[in-house]
Amino acid sequence: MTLITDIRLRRVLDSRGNATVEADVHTESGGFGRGKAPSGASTGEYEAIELPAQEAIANAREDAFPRLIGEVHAGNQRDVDAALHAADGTDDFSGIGANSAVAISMAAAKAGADVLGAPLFQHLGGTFRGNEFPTPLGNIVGGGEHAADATNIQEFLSAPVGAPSVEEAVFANAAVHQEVHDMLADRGIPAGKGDEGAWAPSVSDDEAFELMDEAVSAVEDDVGFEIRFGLDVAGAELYDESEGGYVYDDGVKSTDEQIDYIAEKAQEYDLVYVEDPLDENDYEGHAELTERVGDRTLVCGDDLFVTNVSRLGEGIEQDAGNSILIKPNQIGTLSDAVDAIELATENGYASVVSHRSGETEDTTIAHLAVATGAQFIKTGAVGGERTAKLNELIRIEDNAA
Ligand SMILES: C=C(OP(=O)(O)O)C(=O)O
Ligand SMILES: [Mg+2]
Repeated sequence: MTLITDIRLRRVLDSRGNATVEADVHTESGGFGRGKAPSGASTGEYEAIELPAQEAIANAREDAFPRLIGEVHAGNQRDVDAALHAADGTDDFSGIGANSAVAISMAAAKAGADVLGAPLFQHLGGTFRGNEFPTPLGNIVGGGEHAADATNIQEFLSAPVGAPSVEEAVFANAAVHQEVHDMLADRGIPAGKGDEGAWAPSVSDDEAFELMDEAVSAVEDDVGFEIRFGLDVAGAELYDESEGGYVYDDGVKSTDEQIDYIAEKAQEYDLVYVEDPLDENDYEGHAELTERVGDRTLVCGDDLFVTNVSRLGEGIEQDAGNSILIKPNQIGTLSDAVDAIELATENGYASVVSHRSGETEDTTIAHLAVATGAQFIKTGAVGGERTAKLNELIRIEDNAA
């Protein structure tokens, strides 16, 4: 029933106006699924390779179609993803492009769900999923690679950890976003938005910490449940070996100073979450910081682990971090992403399913987070390509009620 009978690949726009890959998968019994690849700006050195969209499409047509069309059932995700690996023939998807691979992988999953008549999260995670929901991390203020002339730290993230429902959590993050807008307006600080819809004012990192602290407290008072906040430092983007460490507007911090700085901020603001606090090659530094703050703070590896089981395995061995960011396009297929989540779960690491800075209206990650029982999802606070996922989470929750 779910035998793949046709695949179409096309170039479509992402949220930055760049070309990305869209895949349509059709099955024998009329099932249909569509997936779109997202794209990073602060990409990790060890990520799967995204090819220019047209090249990824041409290569996948030539190499992947013969292994998929008439050969593989969309309902069997492992077979689909194994065929993509076999067609690619490399260990980083540089053959057909991780963008073609992830678009086809997600489209096939949706086609499989369509034939079953089941929601995607249930097809991926089983019938007992759908009652637990991830806490959304909302990007409120930021800079780094996502906005020029703004903070050095890439993302300041609101985390409504006490919210009684996804719906209330999503609205709390939007309220924090609005609160920061009003605070900036009161102070006469102009602010555009970065790639993920976060405010990108020209303020220091210290000012951004204060803004977040105040905004989160104000909204917490309004909604009556606990909201904490966290960071994506994107440490690899700040790290410059030739400069001797982490390059901030106000100077360079050595690795020891960076660990102290993040540990002090984690304590001062009771941060719930710190992603990529150090360079992507520094397992040892991540381990030291985790030892210092890990009882109250999730130390999450994004560029550090790149959704890759061998890099996560190395981290687990060294006690580096206590959570992993999950970006399907970083590794190329849903099966690989689920493998990383399973390894994390077995070892007590939390999973944070994540968007990319370049996004589309695709909602697969909302379903993946519910399907795998991920503790958090990071998919922005506002903006159409972000609200596509947030609103999908609200729908999944509503349908489960
Ligand atoms: C979402 C992120 O940004 P990008 O997609 O640019 O890697 C991130 O670093 O977590
Ligand atoms: Mg990151």
